[in-house]
Amino acid sequence: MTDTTISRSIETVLKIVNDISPRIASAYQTTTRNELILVGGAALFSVYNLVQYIKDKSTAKYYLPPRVPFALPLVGHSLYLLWDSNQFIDWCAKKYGEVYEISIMGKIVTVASGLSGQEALKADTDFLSLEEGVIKDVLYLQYAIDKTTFEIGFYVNPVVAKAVISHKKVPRHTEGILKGMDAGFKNLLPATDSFVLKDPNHFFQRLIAHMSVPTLIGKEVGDNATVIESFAAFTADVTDNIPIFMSVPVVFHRFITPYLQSFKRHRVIMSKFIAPVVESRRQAADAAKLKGETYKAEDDFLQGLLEFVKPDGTNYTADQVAQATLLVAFASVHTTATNLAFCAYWIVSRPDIKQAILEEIESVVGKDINTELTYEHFENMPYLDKVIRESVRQGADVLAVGKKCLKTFTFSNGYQVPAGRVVETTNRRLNMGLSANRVDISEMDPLESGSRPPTTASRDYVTFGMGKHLCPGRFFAVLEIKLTIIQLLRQYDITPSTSSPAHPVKLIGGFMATNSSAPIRFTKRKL
Ligand code: HEM
Repeated sequence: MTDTTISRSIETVLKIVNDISPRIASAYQTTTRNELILVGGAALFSVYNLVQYIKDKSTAKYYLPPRVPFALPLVGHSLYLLWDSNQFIDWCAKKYGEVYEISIMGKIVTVASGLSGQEALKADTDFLSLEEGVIKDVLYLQYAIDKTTFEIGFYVNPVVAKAVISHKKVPRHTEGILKGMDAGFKNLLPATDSFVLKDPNHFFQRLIAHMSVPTLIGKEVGDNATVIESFAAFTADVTDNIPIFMSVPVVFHRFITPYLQSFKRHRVIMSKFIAPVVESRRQAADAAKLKGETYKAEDDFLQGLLEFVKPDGTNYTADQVAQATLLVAFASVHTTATNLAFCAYWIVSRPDIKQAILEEIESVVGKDINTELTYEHFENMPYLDKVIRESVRQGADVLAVGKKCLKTFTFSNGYQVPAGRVVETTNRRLNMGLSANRVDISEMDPLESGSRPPTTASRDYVTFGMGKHLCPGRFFAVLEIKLTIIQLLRQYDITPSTSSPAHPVKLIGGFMATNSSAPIRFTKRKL
C-alpha cells in the first residue's frame, strides 16, 4: 500500500466518523437506560458470536469432535458443570460419544472419556503437555520458580522418583516415615485426651511434610521446622494466587507478580537450608574418594537429585538442587494430603468401615498400641488396601488433568485436537463408570476394587494417571496414607464433630475434587 492510499483511507474513515458521531450522540441522549442495556447486550452477544465464528473458521481444517450446544455467552457450559457436573458429563457422553468439545468460561476444551480418555492420559508430552497446560496456564507455576527448576521438576524428578521410591525401594522408608509421623502428631495435635481438630486440612498437609522431609529431602533437615513448614505450604502459596491471576489479563501479570510473591520465601528457605546439605554430602563423597574409602550415600530423593548427571556430563549446582526440592513438594504434599483426607473422612463418615479396619489392625499388629509397626504388618492388611483404593478412586476429578495440545493430536477414532487447545479427561467417570453420579455416603463399597492394590493403575483407576507418566510417587504416597490411617486409628477414635455427616469429596467449580474441611473429633484410645 502507498502513502497516498493510506492517507486517503484515513480521510474516508474520519469523514464517516464525523458524519455519524452527532447521530450517535443524539441517539444516546434520547434512549432510555433499558434500551441501552438491551443494545449493549445484543452488541456483546454479536461480538461473542463473531469471535466464536472466527475461531471456528481457523479450525475448519481439522476433523473436530462434536461441539456440545447450549453454551451461554462468556461462561459457556460452566454453569451446567457447577450445577451437576456428573449428570452433565453423562448426558454429553450419551449424546455426543467419547470425545466432544465444551466451553469452560468461554474457552473451548476437548473432553475425552472412555478409550479416548485413556489415550489422552497416555499421550506423549510432545502432544499433550501437563507442564504447558494446567501447570503454566492455570497455576502459573512459572512465576514461582525459574527455568532450571522447571527443567529438573519435569525431566529429572520422574527419573529420580522411579529410582528412589519405587515399589522395591519404598519399604526402606517405613522407619523414617513413622518417625516423622510421631513428630508430626506431637507438634500438630493437642496433648489432651479429646479435642476437635478445627482445620484438618492444615493438619494433613503439615503431617505429610513431617513424614516426607526426612525421607525425601534428608535426615539433616528432618526436624527443621522452617523447612517442614515451607515444604507443606509451597503448593498452597502457589494456588492461593490463582483467582487473582485468573481475573487479571496475562499481559498485566508481570506488574502484579512482584506484589504476590508469597512463594518467594520458599526459594530463600531452600537455598539457606538445603543447599549446604548438598554441598556437605558432595564434600564427604569427594573426601572418601580421595582416601580410597567407600562412601555410604543416603538413599533419599535429594541424593538422587544431587547425583543426577546432565547430558553434558555435569551435575546441577547445590542451589539448583535445593530449589528443585520445591517441585518434589509440589508433586507430593497436596496430592497425598488430599487423598489421605479423603480416606480419613470416609472412615469418619462410615463407622462400619472404621470398625472393619480396626479389627484388621488388631488382628495383624495386636491390641497393644506400643507395638512397633513394620512394613510386614501392613503388607498383610488387605481390607485397608481396599478402603484406600476406593477412597482414591472416588476422589478423582470429574474433569481432570488439563493437558495442552502442542501438536495436532488424533484419537484412534479419528477426532482431532488442534494445537493450543486444552484436553480434559473424565477421570471420575473413567474410575466409576455409570456410578459416577453416586453421591450417597452409604453407597461407598471398599470391596468394589476386588483384590487390586491401591498402587495398581487400571482402566477404572486412573487417579495416578496412566501409561508413561503414571505417577512414580504412588508407592510412597500410599505408604504414607496407610501408615497414617493405622497409627491414627490405633491412637485415636476419630468421629464427626457435629451430627451432620462430613461429605468426603467436594467439587470446586463443579468438577475439581477436593476433600471436606469439616472439623473432626479426636478421642484418645485407652491403653
Ligand atoms: C496420592 C498422591 C498422588 C497423586 C494422586 C498423584 C497423581 C499423579 C498423576 C495423575 C500424575 C500423572 C500426570 C501426567 O499424566 O502427566 C503424576 C505424576 C507424577 N507424580 Fe504423582 N501423585 C501423587 C503423589 C506423588 C508423590 C508422593 C510424588 C513424589 C514424591 C509424586 C511424583 C510425581 C512425579 C515426579 C510425576 C511425573 C511423572 C512423569 O511425568 O513421568 N507424586 N502424579
